[in-house]
Amino acid sequence: MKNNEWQLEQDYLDFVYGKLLETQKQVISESDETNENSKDFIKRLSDDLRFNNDSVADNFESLIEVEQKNQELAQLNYKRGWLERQKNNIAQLLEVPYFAKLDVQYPEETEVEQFYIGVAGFTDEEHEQYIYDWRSPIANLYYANNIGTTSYEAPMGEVAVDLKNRRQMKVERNKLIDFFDTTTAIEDPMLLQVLNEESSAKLQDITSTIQKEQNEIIRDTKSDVLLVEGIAGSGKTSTILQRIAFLLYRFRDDLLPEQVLLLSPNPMFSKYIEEVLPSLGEKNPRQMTYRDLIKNQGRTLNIENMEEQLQSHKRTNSLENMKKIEAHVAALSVEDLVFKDLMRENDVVLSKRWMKEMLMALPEETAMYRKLEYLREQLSEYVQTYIAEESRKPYWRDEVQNMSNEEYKMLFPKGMKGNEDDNIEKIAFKVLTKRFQKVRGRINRYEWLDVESHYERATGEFLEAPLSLDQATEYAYLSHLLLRKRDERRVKYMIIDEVQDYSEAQLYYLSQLFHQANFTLVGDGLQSIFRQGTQFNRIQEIFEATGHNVTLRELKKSYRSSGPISHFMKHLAGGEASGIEVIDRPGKEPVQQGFENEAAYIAYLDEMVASRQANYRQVILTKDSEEAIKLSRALADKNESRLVADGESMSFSTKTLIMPVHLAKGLEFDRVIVHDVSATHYQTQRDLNILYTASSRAMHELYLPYIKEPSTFLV
Ligand SMILES: Nc1ncnc2c1ncn2[C@@H]1O[C@H](COP(=O)(O)OP(=O)(O)OP(=O)(O)O)[C@@H](O)[C@H]1O
Repeated sequence: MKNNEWQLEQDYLDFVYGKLLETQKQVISESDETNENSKDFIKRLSDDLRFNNDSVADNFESLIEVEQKNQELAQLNYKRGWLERQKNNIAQLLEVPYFAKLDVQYPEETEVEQFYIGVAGFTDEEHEQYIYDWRSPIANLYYANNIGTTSYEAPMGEVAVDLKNRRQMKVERNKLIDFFDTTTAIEDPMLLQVLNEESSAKLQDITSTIQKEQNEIIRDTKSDVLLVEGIAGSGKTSTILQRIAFLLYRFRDDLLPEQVLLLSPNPMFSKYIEEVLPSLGEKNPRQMTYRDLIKNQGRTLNIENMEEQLQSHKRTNSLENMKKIEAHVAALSVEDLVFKDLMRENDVVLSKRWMKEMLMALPEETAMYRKLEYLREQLSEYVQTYIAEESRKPYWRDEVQNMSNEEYKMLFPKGMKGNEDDNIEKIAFKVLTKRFQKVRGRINRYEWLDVESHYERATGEFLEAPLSLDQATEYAYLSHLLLRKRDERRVKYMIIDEVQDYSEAQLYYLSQLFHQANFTLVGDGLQSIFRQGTQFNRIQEIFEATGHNVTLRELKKSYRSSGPISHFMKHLAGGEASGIEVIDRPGKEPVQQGFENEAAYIAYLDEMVASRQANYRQVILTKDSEEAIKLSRALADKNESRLVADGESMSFSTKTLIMPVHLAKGLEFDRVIVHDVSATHYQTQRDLNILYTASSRAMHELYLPYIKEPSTFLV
């Protein structure tokens, strides 16, 4: 039976593969032709578009012509973009044409229809569809994994069907490697195959083996806020990346990658995930760390770094300061505003008093941020007028004549038309504009408003550098309420990984700043290693209080770690009560080994470093950077290991990495060694979270060596 089926599948694969090759040829030739046409078009453009200055009527005609040319160019560009996309899709499909097949019986039809699912869709010239995109409505049947009577949501509504068979397929180019039929909804042989592979330096897409619970998160288009609590390795990061690809496909007409903002835990992480979306034919979204976001918001603030944050006991009382800031801004009148004189070197350009008087003239009910915006415009205008008037004054004749050649050249590198006398005003204008450049910068950055003083008045606290991340957040919030400077309405989807590490103030700030955006928040309470973190029920409350509807989801299986490592993680998480489900993949038991003293322990680590197999990714994880630096110095062979003590210095080296756990967040390795899991070193709840986070980076092997007594978390 399988033989016959095998032949049928292989025949179909040959057929589709042939179609792909044929279409590839056509697309390439069409694309070459379009590129040539574009080049010609642009060449001709400059000749065609010489403005005719003879009469108004001619001018008008020229404008119409420009408009026509613009449209033609836009069409050409659109076509080029489309063909480029086609080319990429086909190239991808030629590697793996599809990975699944669905046999679907529609109610009123006699024949069973077959749908092949791949990383992209494929239709030939005659509009015959051979492969369906994994994000298309029908593909949901594959992921939802309900055999028999079921349904899927199509643009015209719910479609009831009978899913006769769901076939997972392993295909490489035009070769059928294997296939598995699922008649019950539980087995997943493809998944087990994939999970036994070795780790790679970059996260891979999971398109062909997305699990049901993950699929529900990926395809959710109903919730304002999707809050996902998932254990380590349960695919949270993979899921949000697949979700981004899904959203870009589903809303392709009005969602651009730059309207999606992904907040990532550390600078390293961006590199780790950078290949997933391109492998799905999508562009990466905007990506930054929370720290970068805050830095972009206000003036250049000196904020504590990640290491300082880890050690920091500076914390503000939940949302108290944020509320005080809101109350302060709400009650603010023009009299209360604190300004600074606008200075140029030691001269006052415009005084605080002038500023206040300008605002007094405005109707009281005008919103404060509008008043301040108005004032900024007035300041700019004042400076502009001053420069214009000043450059007409007679004293410039002498000044210009006394100018050296060098000064003159700096101002007008290409020289000037006409004689110097006629140009005095122009020269003066340029000199003054240059002199006032910094002042104009200060005006635009609102440096004349004393936000620091307002912060102190609002909260009763002083700003001392480096600011804690929370204080910087409060400051940024105050600036936002006063100035509404940055227009964040562009962001339609806000995706946050490791959400448990954000403080209440930070989450509140994000919920306010991106109020119009849809949020996807994923994290793991057990991996909370910053004191400032927030518990999941509070995260929910914070978003609900700001009027968002929150949908909760859980992911309870680790796809990263082998069975024995997952059992150990479950033990750390509190056993059965944690609800963790272990996929019992065979693997090596975690190794717990004690050493009498430090020297013996270091000798052991040296041995581990020396015995690393080629291509086996290995890491030693410490609690913080200081420990990592110390340990790296203590190891004998400096060539075989590599210290990573801050986010910038990290690169994907093949050596054994030594790094603090906060920088390993989100990453995974074949073999993990947790540094000194002894009783004195691992004792508090936070230590437990660190141990859990570190251990859960391991895919295949986990080592837990300790000096003298083991931590009670081990036994
Ligand atoms: N459905 C799946 N099919 C195949 N592999 C999967 C699947 N889901 C997750 N994985 C794999 O499991 C590993 C962990 O995934 P990921 O990093 O997304 O998890 P995470 O929940 O973000 O982990 P952590 O919280 O520990 O950083 C990755 O190697 C990923 O490819």
